[in-house]
Amino acid sequence: MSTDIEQIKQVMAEADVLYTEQQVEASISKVAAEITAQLADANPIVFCVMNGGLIFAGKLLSQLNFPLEYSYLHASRYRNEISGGELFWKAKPEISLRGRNVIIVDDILDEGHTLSAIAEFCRKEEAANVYTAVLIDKDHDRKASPGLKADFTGLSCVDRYIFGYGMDYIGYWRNAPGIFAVKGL
Ligand SMILES: O=P(O)(O)OC[C@H]1O[C@H](OP(=O)(O)OP(=O)(O)O)[C@H](O)[C@@H]1O
Ligand SMILES: Nc1nc2[nH]cnc2c(=O)[nH]1
Repeated sequence: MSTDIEQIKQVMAEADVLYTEQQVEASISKVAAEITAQLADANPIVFCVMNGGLIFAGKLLSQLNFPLEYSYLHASRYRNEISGGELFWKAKPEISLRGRNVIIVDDILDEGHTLSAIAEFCRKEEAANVYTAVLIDKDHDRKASPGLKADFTGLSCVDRYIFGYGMDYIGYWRNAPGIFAVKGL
């Protein structure tokens, strides 16, 4: 079935703005400063979690002014749906993680199953340390483990379905310049 583009446009038109582009950019700079303060001498590998992590990782990387390697991995629990299922690996890291400091960069920590599973994978691959960085943390009590947080967090948000800055609404609006909540969700 083809997507109703008019409905996709309507979702954007009716969405609530949670954070403007300016606010998101400021939060990315804050995370970059925190990572720099802690890991500038760590020779890390930074992994972007595709697809959602793309914009955050891209904007973050150019503000990390120290030696690092960059790569990507692709694991998805939502696969363009609005509720999560099993973690499905589409691309595992190709670089050896053994003995390395790893920074996993993703758009959102919602329940946290995705990030926890990826971090666990990196530990099994014998990474020396695994750090996590997310653009936004959703505030609710359904975390994969109680009190689960990323090591570096840009923003937090209410318990609604959000899109923009890499995050999709049924595959659309990852390009939205701000963070928005879908009306009624
Ligand atoms: O904290 P969780 O409840 O596990 O959810 C967070 C994950 O969900 C989204 O990925 P998704 O599986 O939708 O893939 P995508 O990156 O391609 O959008 C998002 O990018 C995170 O990786
Ligand atoms: N786009 C998007 N992806 C998610 N993955 C987990 N929670 C969310 C959310 O609120 N929005």
